[in-house]
Amino acid sequence: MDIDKGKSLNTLLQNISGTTITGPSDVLIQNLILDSRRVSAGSLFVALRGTQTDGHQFIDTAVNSGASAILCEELPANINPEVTYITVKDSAEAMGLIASEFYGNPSKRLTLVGVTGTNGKTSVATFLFQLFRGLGYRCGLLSTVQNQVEDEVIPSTHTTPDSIALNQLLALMLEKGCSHVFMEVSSHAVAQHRITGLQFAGGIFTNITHDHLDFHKTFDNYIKAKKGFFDQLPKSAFALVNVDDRRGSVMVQNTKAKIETYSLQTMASFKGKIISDTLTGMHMEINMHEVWFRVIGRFNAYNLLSVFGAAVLLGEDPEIVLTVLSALKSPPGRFEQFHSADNIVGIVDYAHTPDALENVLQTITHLRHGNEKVITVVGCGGNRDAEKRPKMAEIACKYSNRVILTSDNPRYEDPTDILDQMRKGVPPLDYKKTTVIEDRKEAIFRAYEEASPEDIILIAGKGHENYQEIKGVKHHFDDKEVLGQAFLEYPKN
Ligand SMILES: CC(=O)N[C@H]1[C@@H](OP(=O)(O)OP(=O)(O)OC[C@H]2O[C@@H](n3ccc(=O)[nH]c3=O)[C@H](O)[C@@H]2O)O[C@H](CO)[C@@H](O)[C@@H]1O[C@H](C)C(=O)N[C@@H](C)C(=O)N[C@H](CCC(=O)O)C(=O)O
Ligand SMILES: Nc1ncnc2c1ncn2[C@@H]1O[C@H](COP(=O)(O)OP(=O)(O)OP(=O)(O)O)[C@@H](O)[C@H]1O
Ligand SMILES: N[C@H](CCC[C@H](N)C(=O)O)C(=O)O
Ligand SMILES: [Mg+2]
Repeated sequence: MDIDKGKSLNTLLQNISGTTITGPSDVLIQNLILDSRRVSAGSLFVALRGTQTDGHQFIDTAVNSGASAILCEELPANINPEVTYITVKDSAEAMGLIASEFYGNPSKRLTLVGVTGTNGKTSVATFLFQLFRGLGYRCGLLSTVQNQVEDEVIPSTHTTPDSIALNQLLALMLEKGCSHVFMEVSSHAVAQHRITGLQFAGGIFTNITHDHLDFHKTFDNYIKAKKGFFDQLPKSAFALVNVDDRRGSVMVQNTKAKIETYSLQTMASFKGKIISDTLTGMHMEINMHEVWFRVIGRFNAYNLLSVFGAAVLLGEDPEIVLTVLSALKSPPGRFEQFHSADNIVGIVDYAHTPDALENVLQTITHLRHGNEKVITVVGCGGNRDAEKRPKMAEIACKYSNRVILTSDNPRYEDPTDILDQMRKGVPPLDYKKTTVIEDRKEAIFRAYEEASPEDIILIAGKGHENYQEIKGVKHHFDDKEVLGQAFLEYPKN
């Protein structure tokens, strides 16, 4: 791959049908750019129709900044004869194909596995990454928490990067000798063609429940977006689905890939059973093998089962896979446990959907063995699906002795509006046990003040995040750090 000298436009367009070219076609492209503010001499600027604005409005700005070519759906009013305009039906789709080509089609030379589903993507992708490194492979990871090339951490801005950043990262992973890459595939990424042009060795479906209706509008569209990932898998790939989720079979209805299943409830290619689950570990039976895991919770039993299945489908030895898996720890902010000196348990978890919150609280309920109280601190993000707000408050009340509703990332919304919407979900009988404390730090401190030895505090929604996003500014905030401060500043003897 020799991107430094650029790539010819004709090469980049070779797999794209239905293009109309206006202007010279023997152009050398130096870089692919989505944002007119980042265009430089030799750029191919891609005009995308976004949710806030239309990239077509910035074509002239891109040309003035030196763009050699423009990929668009509609020609602008002013045509510069020195610039090449490529018109296509869908810029995002074409961009996916062009980005793969520009970076030398890295996905074709890697074993690339994608994970989709409402919850569990980061967990499954991270477990796969840790497992395959444990098996001796050089690996890459693309996830919400961080991107990683072996030990090198590259901060991530999205769950799934845009197709240009994505192919650039894959090319880097290949250059650094990686053979396997595990990535999350968000529904936004499928709908916006961020993964178009990638060649996957396998796809995993975890589950689908309520989320992101702000973007997809209907649950049907959300299902279709996730299904789109499996529709585009090649025949050589596997499609591994959780058949305990009732949408599991829909996902693979039209896939060309080899369908494989996993389940805790019914017959499946990979069948698991939980024998015991405690705060210190989980004992399972998987395809007739007994195994102890350090990670706990029924939702993680699903995650581990899918990871086991994917590894076996990639040709790994089942017993060796289970040995490595049994030593793995949860990814950051996923059911992470902390113990205070006075024996209070704090759990920091990224549950930010009704389903995730319910799973985590059910796991906690199941792990309780006496009269300990469960105190839940939870909020909902701004500028995201509002329908989940009352539902999450209701679920928190259902499984907790005490609920403190607080702020998450308000973004551009007023946190008190978000909290009012959450409060609507609190059943009247639970008013007494529910308090609203907008300041998240104060809320966490209050939870600790009220806790007695053995009690469990769940802090949900932000997991690994080390910021709180307020009006476009990310202020440092870390649930784990604040919990640690509370543990130290108010020791109970
Ligand atoms: C809703 C959504 O997916 N938004 C993404 C989208 O932005 P957008 O549609 O709002 O873009 P826009 O602001 O309308 O601009 C349209 C186009 O004009 C261009 N532009 C704009 C201004 C200008 O001066 N010049 C210019 O060229 C922009 O670069 C863009 O290409 O395209 C941008 C560029 O790729 C993304 O950064 C942006 O992600 C935003 C930041 C975001 O928050 N996305 C979230 C919702 C997201 O994608 N989440 C999923 C995870 C969900 C999950 O948990 O499952 C993810 O994969 O991360
Ligand atoms: N398989 C699962 N089923 C249901 N809930 C899960 C599962 N795995 C994890 N969870 C819960 O969902 C939360 C988020 O998990 P994870 O980060 O793995 O999901 P994700 O799909 O990557 O989320 P995002 O959409 O934000 O990227 C966890 O903190 C846990 O509460
Ligand atoms: N990937 C999810 C993360 C939500 C995390 C939560 N803390 C919030 O800010 O809503 C999203 O962007 O919708
Ligand atoms: Mg994730």
